Order: sequence, then C-alpha cells, then structure tokens
Amino acid sequence: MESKPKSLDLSSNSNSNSTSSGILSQLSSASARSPVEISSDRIRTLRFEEKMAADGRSNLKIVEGDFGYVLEDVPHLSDYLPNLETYPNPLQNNPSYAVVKQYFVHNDDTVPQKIVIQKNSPRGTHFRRAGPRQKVYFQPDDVQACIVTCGGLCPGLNTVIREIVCGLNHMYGVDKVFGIVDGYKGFYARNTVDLTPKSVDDIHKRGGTVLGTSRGGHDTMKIVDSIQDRGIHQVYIIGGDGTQKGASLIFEEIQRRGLKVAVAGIPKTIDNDIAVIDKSFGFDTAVGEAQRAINAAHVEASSVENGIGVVKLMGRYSGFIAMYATLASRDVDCCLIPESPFYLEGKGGLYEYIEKRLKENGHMVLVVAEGAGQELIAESLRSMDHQDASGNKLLLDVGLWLSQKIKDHFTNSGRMQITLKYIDPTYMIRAIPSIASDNVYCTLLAHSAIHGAMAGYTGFTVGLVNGRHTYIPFYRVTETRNKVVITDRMWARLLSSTNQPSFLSAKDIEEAKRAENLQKWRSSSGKFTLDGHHVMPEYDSNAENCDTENNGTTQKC
Ligand SMILES: Nc1ncnc2c1ncn2[C@@H]1O[C@H](COP(=O)(O)OP(=O)(O)O)[C@@H](O)[C@H]1O
Ligand SMILES: O=P(O)(O)OC[C@H]1O[C@](O)(COP(=O)(O)O)[C@@H](O)[C@@H]1O
Ligand SMILES: [Mg+2]
Repeated sequence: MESKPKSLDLSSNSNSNSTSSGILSQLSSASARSPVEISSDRIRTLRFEEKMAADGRSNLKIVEGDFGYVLEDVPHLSDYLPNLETYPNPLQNNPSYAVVKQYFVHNDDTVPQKIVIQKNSPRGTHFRRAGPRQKVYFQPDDVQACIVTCGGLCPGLNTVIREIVCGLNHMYGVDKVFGIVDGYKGFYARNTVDLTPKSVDDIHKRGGTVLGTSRGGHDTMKIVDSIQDRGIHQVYIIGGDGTQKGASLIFEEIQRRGLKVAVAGIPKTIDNDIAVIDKSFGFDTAVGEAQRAINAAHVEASSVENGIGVVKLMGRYSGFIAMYATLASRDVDCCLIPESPFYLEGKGGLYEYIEKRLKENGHMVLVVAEGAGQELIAESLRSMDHQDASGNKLLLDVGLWLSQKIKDHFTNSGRMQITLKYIDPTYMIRAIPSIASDNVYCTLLAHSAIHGAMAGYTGFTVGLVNGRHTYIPFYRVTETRNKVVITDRMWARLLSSTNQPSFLSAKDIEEAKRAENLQKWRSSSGKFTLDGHHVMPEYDSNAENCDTENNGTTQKC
C-alpha cells in the first residue's frame, strides 16, 4: 500500500468499445490527475460497457493491494471532471469539530467486508471509509443541495432529512437545501420546498417523511434535466433497493452530461434487506414496536382455551423483522419467513405442530412475515401476479389466509375448538418515529453522506459495514438482496427458541446451502475476466463453513 496514488477515468461517455489496451491507456493517463489519495501496488479497471452497464457496474473501480486486498471504490467527480478546484474543509475552523484530534479521515482508510478470517485467508474486499476529508470540492456558499425520499415508509426518514439539512448547515455552512416532494416524480412534477434548520427542527419526532414519497415515476432524463435546470450540486436520495437502482441511473446520466453534481444514497428499508450493510435504520424501531403486537397476541391467546395469536409482520422477501421480533419476544411458538418454505398437512407440518403446542401449553403465538408461504397461497387461491408502480410483487395476505386455514382445519372440521386472533400491525410499525438508537444511527448516516458529497465522491451509498461507516458503490447494494440464511446459526437459534419444526428435509438443506454459496460467489469481490466474465474470486468450495454469525445474512461470509 505504499506506491504512488492513482485514479481512473471511468466516465461513461468514453469509447464504449474499450479493449484492455484502451483501459490500460486510460489508466496511465488517469494516474497523472489523481485527487483521490489511494496508494496501491496495482490499479486495474476493467470496463465492459454493455455487461457492466447492465449490472450497474459501468463505474467499477477496483484497487488491488497486497495479500489479496481489494478495494471496491466509489466514483469521484474528478474521475470525469479533471482539474477541479479544491478548498480547505471548513470543519477545521469549526469550534466543535476542530478540537478533535485527527478529525479527518485518512484517504487510505478502508473497511473490510469480511472480518472473520483465517491465517492464510486473503485480505478480501474493502470499502472506502466514510468521513470528512481535508479538502472539499465545493465552496459552501455556492452549494445547492436537494433531498428526496422514495419507496415505502420507514421509521427514521425524517431524522435523516433533518440531519442532512442541519449537518450541511452546521458543519459546512451550506444553507441552500430544498426538498423534492413525493419521491422521484417530484423532480419534474412538483414544486420544491425550502428546508432550513428551523423548518426541520422537530421533524424527527414524527413518523413518515415530511417530503412525501412514492413508488414508480422514475424518469432518468426528466430527473436529470430538473437537476441541471435547478442548478443542483448535491443530490441526497433516501430509499431502498429500487431507489438506489434509480439513483445509480441518475448518477450515470449526470456523469454522461459531465455535470459537477454529487449523488449520495442513504439506504432505507424496514425489511433490512439491503445487501452489504450491517443493518438498516429503523429496523430496531420496527423490531421493538413488533413486540407490542406479539405481546397482545400472547395475552389474547393465553386468556382462552386453545387460543392462537397470529401476528403478521413486514418482510416482502426477507424475514428479518419476524426473526428478530421472535427472538426478542420469547413468547413466539412459531415464526414463518419467506426464506423457509413450510407446509401445513401431514407429518412435520404446521397443523401437527399447532396441535402439539395446544395440547402441551393450551395456547400458542405464531409470527408470519408477509412474504412467507406465497407459493402455498397461490396454490390454493387463484394466483394474482400483480405488481406495484415500482414493479414490486404485490403479495397475497398470508396472515388472513393462514388464520382461515387454521380455523378450517381445527374448529370448522370439528377436530378441536380453537380461538384465533389475527393481528396485523404492519403499517402501524412502519409509521412510528424512530427510537433513540436509530436516531443516532440516522445522524451518522446523514453526516457520512454529507462528508462524502463535499469531498467530491459520488455514485455511492453510505452504509455501516462491520460497525464502520463506509461508501459503497451503488451496484453492490442493488445486485443482491440480504436474506435470512436458514442454514446459519441465527436461524438455528430461532428454531431452538421456538422449538418449531424446520419444515426442511436433508435435500432442502443441501439445496439451501448450494443457493447460499451461489449468492456468496455472486456478491464476492467482483473480479472479472477481460471478456466480462467472473473469474472464481474468493469462492471457496468449503464456504459452508464460513462464519455468517454476524446477523444471519448472506453477506457476511
Ligand atoms: N430498477 C429501477 N430503476 C430505476 N428506478 C427504480 C427501479 N426500481 C425502482 N425504482 C424507483 O425507485 C423508487 C422506489 O422504489 P421502490 O421499489 O418502490 O421502493 P424502495 O426503494 O424502498 O425499494 C420508485 O420511484 C421507483 O420508480
Ligand atoms: O403498501 P406499500 O407502500 O406498497 O408497502 C408495502 C411494502 O413496503 C415494505 O415495508 C418495504 O418495501 P420497500 O423497502 O421496497 O419500500 C415491504 O415490507 C412491504 O411489502
Ligand atoms: Mg424495495
């Protein structure tokens, strides 16, 4: 890591038929104008316009170092706008921050994606550490920044908005910040609202988003036209996987037009399904609020003979809220998530387990994530292959369906008299303000985004990786989705806490492991052959033995 600094010209308006020699010439010319102090033994950029663009990887910046060190770096304005002026970071004169020794982050600081390693393991993938830099690429007086929130609600959205507005103002003296109303379509179909530290002062105490949100309506050209016409320099985009895909397209178009505009994503998902990051903001709030519904279900169920409480929680593709709420509660007898298929009838099925629990304990509580059992429902109901405006699959209501099936199986068939209460707290959970710990987390995410944009980074999502704030390239958070790994110890812990059947055969377990391995390989460090194909990077045929202990997601190993 001592050799001289280099940076890469990755602008998407360069020759789309780049060959490896074209790339090498880009590399040597780029090395002369590096604003980003990255030192490494080698820098390779492999740019395969079509495939990479399709993968959202057209701005791939891979820096390799010793012992298998790989930095998946984020784009920088100077990658496509050479000779940009820099300015001293105003934080060095800020009375609050200047007192802290080493307040600025070193340009070589990076954060490993995988922290559990063995003696001979390669150092693996790293992300750029977030934080303030000595030099900034914007003069605060000139900056116009905007904020937009997209997708479903999540506790903490208002906190992030507040902290971007206040952080820009208090740390950098930026006072021209405005809000885009109602999500992406607001860029071209709505007026903006001015945001000042005063106007956002207490919005963190409210649920929802004061800016409004929406699904659908992403029109890259119209959005970038609006950014250009309004003279915006920094765009802060708060949203989930769909939103970050949209943000990536906006960044690419901004780069194609050669605009000095930084695009920063702040990942939002109540489902906690965004890849790479440790945890999404609002998740702890959601898990905490879910306890109230589970408690109510438990009180109802335990107050009658053969009482069953069913609670539906959010989680379209990933059952994290259900899993954590179950583990936290200890009153839950069965947790059903999308990642773990289940069946109703016969030996080892749900009905058999319910009957056993009722006989043993007189009542039971069942938590079901909204995306669980969708294939089962589709089998028994006419399949509805509908989508929302963003293209997300519209789900059939598993809570209602399951409650009815259980009632039919036990009471209506005369097998056993049960009393079932179904609680659906999903939107109540999503609409509350964030708890204290999420507020602090939101503040740090907002600050990371601001520091990154001011330092000229762009096309990045901020995220916590192994407890450190980082800048992650967009493609990394959009190419896969975090899911509960049912062959991981966290799910085993859940099974042992509820004592529910796993609903899995040995064959299912083998298949789940194979799928998990494939997922790991896909999300591994992203080395490619020159024709754009992956070489097997850190793929390890023994990867089942990797430690996914962190939070039971596919991303940690
Ligand atoms: N693949 C995509 N490309 C561009 N924009 C997208 C894409 N997917 C979703 N979006 C836009 O992102 C916004 C939010 O997406 P959505 O999936 O509803 O929520 P979330 O961002 O929370 O996943 C919507 O305005 C939608 O049009
Ligand atoms: O009713 P809506 O707004 O479509 O929201 C429902 C969906 O929103 C979510 O809470 C989160 O989805 P996003 O992260 O894509 O916004 C899902 O769990 C749920 O299926
Ligand atoms: Mg989504």
